[in-house]
Amino acid sequence: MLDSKVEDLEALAETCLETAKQIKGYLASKKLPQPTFDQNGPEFFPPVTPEVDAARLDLRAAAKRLYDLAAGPDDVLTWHSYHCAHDLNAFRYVHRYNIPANVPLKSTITYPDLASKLSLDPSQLKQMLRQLMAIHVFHEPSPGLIAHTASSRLLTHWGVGSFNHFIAEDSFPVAARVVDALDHFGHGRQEPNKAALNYTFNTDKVQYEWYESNPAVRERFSKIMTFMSKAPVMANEHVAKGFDWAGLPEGSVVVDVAGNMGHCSIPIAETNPGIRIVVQDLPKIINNAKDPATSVVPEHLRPRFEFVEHSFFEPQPVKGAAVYFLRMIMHDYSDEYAIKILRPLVQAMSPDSRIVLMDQLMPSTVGLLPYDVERMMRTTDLQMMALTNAKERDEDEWKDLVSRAGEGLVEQLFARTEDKGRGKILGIKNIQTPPGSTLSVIEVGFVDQTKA
Ligand SMILES: C[S@@+](CC[C@H](N)C(=O)[O-])C[C@H]1O[C@@H](n2cnc3c(N)ncnc32)[C@H](O)[C@@H]1O
Repeated sequence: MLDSKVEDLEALAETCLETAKQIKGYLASKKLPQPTFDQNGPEFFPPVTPEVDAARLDLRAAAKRLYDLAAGPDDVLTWHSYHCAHDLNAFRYVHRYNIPANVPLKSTITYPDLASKLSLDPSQLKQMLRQLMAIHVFHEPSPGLIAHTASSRLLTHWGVGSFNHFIAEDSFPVAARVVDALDHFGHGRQEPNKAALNYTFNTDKVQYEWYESNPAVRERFSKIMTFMSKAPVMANEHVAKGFDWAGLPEGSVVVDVAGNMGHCSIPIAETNPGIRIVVQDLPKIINNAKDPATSVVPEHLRPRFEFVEHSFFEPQPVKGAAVYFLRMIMHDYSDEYAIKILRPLVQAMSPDSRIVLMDQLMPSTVGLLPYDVERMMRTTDLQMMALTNAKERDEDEWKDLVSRAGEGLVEQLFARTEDKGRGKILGIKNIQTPPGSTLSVIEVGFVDQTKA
C-alpha cells in the first residue's frame, strides 16, 4: 500500500508509472481490454488478481495525491468543491429528464434535437452536459454533437444508474442540510427520525418507513442494495469466510436478524449442510421472501430456511440460537438504538450463543487503509449520519457498544451455572476482515472481563 506520507512528486509519479505498467501488462497478458472512456469499452474493470487490484489502488492513490500537490493547497477548498457541487446538480438534471436513455447508443444527437425531444431548453441542456463531459460523462465527438462515453452509457444500467440517481436526487439535498438539521434538532441526537433526512423532507418517519411512502426512492434504494450485494467489496460470499460456521454443532440455528430476503445466509447454508437458518424482517419483506415467485433462496436450500416476521426492537422469539447474525444493521443506528436492538438478543442467548455482526470496522485514525477504500468508508459514515443519525464504528466504539448492550444481563443468563458468570461481560471474541471485503465480521459472546 502506498505510504500515506509520500509527497515527493517524482516518487509519486514513479509509483504511477510502475503500477500502470503492471496493470497494463497484466490486462494484455490475459487478452483483457485496456481501460477506456469509449462507450464501446467494457462496462466494468475486469476482475483481476489481488496483486493487480492492489496496484490499481496504489495507482489511484498516487495519481490523486500527485494531482492534489500539483494543484496547490487552495484547490481542494475552491475549485474542487465548486466542481463537486455543480457536478451533482448536473447529474440531478440528467436523471430528472431521463437524458441517458435519449442519447443514442451508436450515434450522436445535437443539443437542439435532444432538447426538443425532451421539452428542455437547449442552452441549459448544453450547460449541464458540458459540465459532465469534463469528468468523462458524455462527450462531443465533434462540436455540438452529443455521444455517450462508457460512464454515461452506464447511467442506464439498473444498478449503477440507480446508485448515481440516488446520490444526486435523494442524497445530495439531504447532505446539504446536515448542519441545518444539527442546528434544528440539536447536536448528538440519537433518534433515527431526527436526522437530516427528516429535516429535509419534513417527515417524522425513519428512513425505511419514509422510503415505503415514496415508491420511486424505495425502488432506487432497493436496486442499490441488490447491486452492492453483488459488488466484490460487499459480496455475500464474504459472509461465509469471516466466521467459523463449520465449527457450529450439527443442527445449529442461525438467526439472520433483519436478513431481508435471506440472501446473506445463502453462502452459510450452502457451505454448511448441518445449519438451519431463520430469517427475520418486517412483514412486507417476509411476504416477498416466502413467496416462491420472489424468493432468492435456491430451491434445494429452502427446506432449511424459515422466514419470520419480527421487529428487532421486540423480544427475540428464537431462544438460545447458536448465532444471531446482523449484517449492515448496526450502522443504521446511533449507539442508543443499536443497544435497543442488541439487548433483546442478549436476553435470548444461551451461554455459548454468539452474536455475529457484519459491518465496517473503521480504522482508528486516517491513512491506514488504501485511499479509495478509506474514502468509501468515511463517506458512508457521513451518509449514515445524514439518514438516521447513525455511524460506522472503530474497534473501541464496537467494544464500548457491545459491553453496554450486555450490562446487567449477563448475571441472569449464567444464573444456573456454577460460576454464575462472575467476571464475564458481553465482549468481542474475534474480528476478521475477509480479503477484499469492506465489511468485517465481529464475533460477540461472553468473555472474561480481564480479556476484553
Ligand atoms: C440495510 S438492510 C440489511 C439487510 C441484510 N441484512 C443485508 O445485509 O443485506 C436493513 C434491513 O433491516 C430491515 N429492518 C428495518 N427495520 C426493521 C425492524 N424494526 N425490524 C426488523 N427488520 C427491520 C429492513 O427491512 C432491511 O431488510
